[in-house]
Amino acid sequence: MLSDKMDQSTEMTSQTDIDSVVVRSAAFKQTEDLAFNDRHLIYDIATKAREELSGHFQRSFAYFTIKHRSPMMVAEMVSFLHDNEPKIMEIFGAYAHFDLKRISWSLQLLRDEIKENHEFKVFQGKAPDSEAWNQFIRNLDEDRNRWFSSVWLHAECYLYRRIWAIFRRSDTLSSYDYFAQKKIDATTSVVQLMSIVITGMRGVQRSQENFQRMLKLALWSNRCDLSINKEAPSEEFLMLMADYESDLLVDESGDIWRVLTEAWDPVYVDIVCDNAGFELFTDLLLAEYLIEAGLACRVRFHVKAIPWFISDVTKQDFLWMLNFLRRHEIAEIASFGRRLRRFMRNRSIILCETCYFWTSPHDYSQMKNLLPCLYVSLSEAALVIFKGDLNYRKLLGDINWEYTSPLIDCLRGFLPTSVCALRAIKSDIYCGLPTCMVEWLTEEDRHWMRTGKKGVIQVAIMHRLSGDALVEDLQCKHHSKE
Ligand SMILES: O=P(O)(O)OC[C@H]1O[C@](O)(CO)[C@@H](O)[C@@H]1O
Repeated sequence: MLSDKMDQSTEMTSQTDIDSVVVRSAAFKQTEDLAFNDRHLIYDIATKAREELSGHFQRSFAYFTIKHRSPMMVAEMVSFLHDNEPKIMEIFGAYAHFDLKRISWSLQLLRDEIKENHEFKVFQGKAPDSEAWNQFIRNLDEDRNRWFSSVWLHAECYLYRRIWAIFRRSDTLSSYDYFAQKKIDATTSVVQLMSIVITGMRGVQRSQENFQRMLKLALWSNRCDLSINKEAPSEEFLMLMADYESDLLVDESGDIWRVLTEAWDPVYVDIVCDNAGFELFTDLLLAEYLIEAGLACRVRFHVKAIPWFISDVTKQDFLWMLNFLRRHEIAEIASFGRRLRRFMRNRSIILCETCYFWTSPHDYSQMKNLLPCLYVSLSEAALVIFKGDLNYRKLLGDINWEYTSPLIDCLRGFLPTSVCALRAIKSDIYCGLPTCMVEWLTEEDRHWMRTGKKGVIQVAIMHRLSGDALVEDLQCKHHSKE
């Protein structure tokens, strides 16, 4: 009995000891964090109005990402490489073992650089985009060239470019897409859903209602990326779309229908892709619909030049998806794949040449100056559809606009043609929302903007006459430079 009591009291004492150690170490961590924030000018405030998002504002998703999400993503990569080493060596040979060791070590150093808020370094080596990146880094102001003090967009793009540089330097793994397996798994896990969606959407006639439905499918598929929402979409996706209506904060799909039906022939639509997997599948479905319904005679896809934000589509992913669909054992999927191949062959669908602008740190308002040929090429389309959260941030220049500001103002001159955004909201940056909406949503859920649950379909319309003049003007400028 006595010994029982003694055991209990020892247990209680040791539990109290543990609690007090936990409290002390939490307090120590907090003091350390405060000192770090002090040293690196990180302020305990929300992002200021009309300023660029940055880790420098502690009460922002940018800070949370740089402090937690990005280092965690790098750490997850290291364990992925470790777990998959035998498989990687099988494909790339035994020497890959040494490359993997060096790569993991470099990734850990990169993680430390983020955590310690180091300065951005220029890139060594001669990749096609190195010079442009280095020029960009050298031109950054001193208070804008570190992880927490830079514009968030710059820091996040720089992170993925650094990861690519680490692999590129290796002998055996320079062309290895370290995110490919995740993208493939994400695709194969939704095969049943793909087949349901193809059957559900097959042969839908040209009508405004069907077009808007297709657009919404392409929007909600943006909920599925591998950085925020790792879960596969439900097989009831098509049915659930009716419930998603209340999550659609702005729906300008009717205006987009008018842009296309009033456009002059030949009508091109460009899609600036976001994620591979289910999202790419729905983008291809939208392309098929646009062509078959006679709303466009050509759909051009823009993809990333390097592995990007985990699940973004590269050329390799795009081609992989086409083969995967065409060779699939489920008849509906295979015949969709064959239709896509026909469209690729007769150039109704085009995969645009790899362009490093999409993986540069620049926002889209800079395209006209930095890459006028891309701007001019987009202007040939009646509509450019930008998919996803990151594209949205690049459209808005990662600026914390007043959330009621019209999209067209936030584009700051980027209007090669009518610009449409299909975005599931995954970060704290918005425009074109009704008054009071952000306050209401925040009252309900403080972090609603990080979940990808809410979405917008927005468009900034370019009225063609002035647009043609602009394109001519740009073409003249471009030629006179040559
Ligand atoms: O795939 P999307 O829609 O661009 O969204 C993913 C991205 O959204 C963000 O969480 C916020 O913009 C990025 O950090 C993230 O990688």
